[in-house]
Amino acid sequence: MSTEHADSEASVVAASPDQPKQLPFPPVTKQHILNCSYHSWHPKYRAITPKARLVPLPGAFLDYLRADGIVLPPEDNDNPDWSDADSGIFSGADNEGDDEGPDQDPSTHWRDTHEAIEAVIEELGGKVAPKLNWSAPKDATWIAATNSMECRTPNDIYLLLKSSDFITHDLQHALDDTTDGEGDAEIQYHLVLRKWIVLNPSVEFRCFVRNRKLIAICQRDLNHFDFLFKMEDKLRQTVQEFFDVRLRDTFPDPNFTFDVYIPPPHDRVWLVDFNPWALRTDPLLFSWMELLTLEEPLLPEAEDASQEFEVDEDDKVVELWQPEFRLVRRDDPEAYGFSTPQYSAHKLPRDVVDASRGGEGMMREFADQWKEAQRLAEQQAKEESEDD
Ligand SMILES: Nc1ncnc2c1ncn2[C@@H]1O[C@H](COP(=O)(O)OP(=O)(O)OP(=O)(O)O)[C@@H](O)[C@H]1O
Ligand SMILES: [Mg+2]
Repeated sequence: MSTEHADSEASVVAASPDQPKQLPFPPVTKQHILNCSYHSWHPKYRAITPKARLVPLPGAFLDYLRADGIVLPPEDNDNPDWSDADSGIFSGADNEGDDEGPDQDPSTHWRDTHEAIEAVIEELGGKVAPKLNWSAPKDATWIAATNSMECRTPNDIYLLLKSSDFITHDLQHALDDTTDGEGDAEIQYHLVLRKWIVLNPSVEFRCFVRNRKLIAICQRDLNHFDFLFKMEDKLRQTVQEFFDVRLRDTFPDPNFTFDVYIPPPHDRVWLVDFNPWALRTDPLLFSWMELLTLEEPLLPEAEDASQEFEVDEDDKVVELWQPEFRLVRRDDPEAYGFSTPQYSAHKLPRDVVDASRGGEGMMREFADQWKEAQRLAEQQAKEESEDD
């Protein structure tokens, strides 16, 4: 399957005489992708990460996630919300040929996992934000009753995971476009359950590291927040210190990106995620060409470093260079080309876009099924209330 995407990491950019045709990414290895998987980095950084638990996923559960159609296990308790309590909301796309009808409970094949997930939700206070090794199902929140990633039951989680193209990417294409050959690297899949917190998106930032130097920082949320401009220097310094102390010498690769959350009073940094130094990572307010070619600080020993370093009273070399910190300016959304919808072809890795395009028919069919199921549920509720 991956051959059709084979060239996408070495993305072709608009050819112009003074621009290279390919983005000059260093080789993206399987190990680099694996180093950015939550289960690889979390043990090392758990003290600086919001509370999370990992559930290792067996093959049978992965088969369930990969299968067409959305069949949910029956819910035995009184479901608090919208969801049809006895539901397999949808039967699988084709159940012919096997004996699993729509009423079958898919979780019989992965009962331990289901129960582990239930236990973790409870341990984390009843609400969690799920993700797989690399991706959260941000693109599927439309299907959730909360219109967010907040999950209170295992079924909330399964519905989000099964509806998300980003999750499909983790499952089918995680190692695509790596430079060290096809296949083989074993991925240990994990469901990451993060204790749900009400995050303020204005203070989520993405940070870019090249050659173990923090070269750029930007907002993750693409709205304008006036107050950020007054705090620019403080935030930059806070992130720089966090990077220097916590990440610079401990992350296995010299090039990577990391996401942070810096809630008021803006002096403590929480690590949210790592992402690969690769085209698949959204550069947000930057372009990859900029990030790959932005000037970086010289080492103090370098001959012409005098512009970037000075010696303070204690004879310590002080760095004058600072990472570029980019914020969304007022009235200037076009400046960065994100007036296009989020997760559009401009913002997504190409293979994800391709996959979702290929699946357009399926998505429409799915949406139709969803509408029909809702209509039936409404009708049923109406009939029941009329019976009352
Ligand atoms: N514990 C949490 N509770 C509530 N929301 C959260 C929590 N952790 C993260 N989020 C929200 O979910 C968003 C996505 O999380 P995360 O960065 O892990 O996803 P991702 O798929 O890796 O994203 P990207 O593709 O941009 O790297 C975050 O920007 C944040 O707003
Ligand atoms: Mg990420």
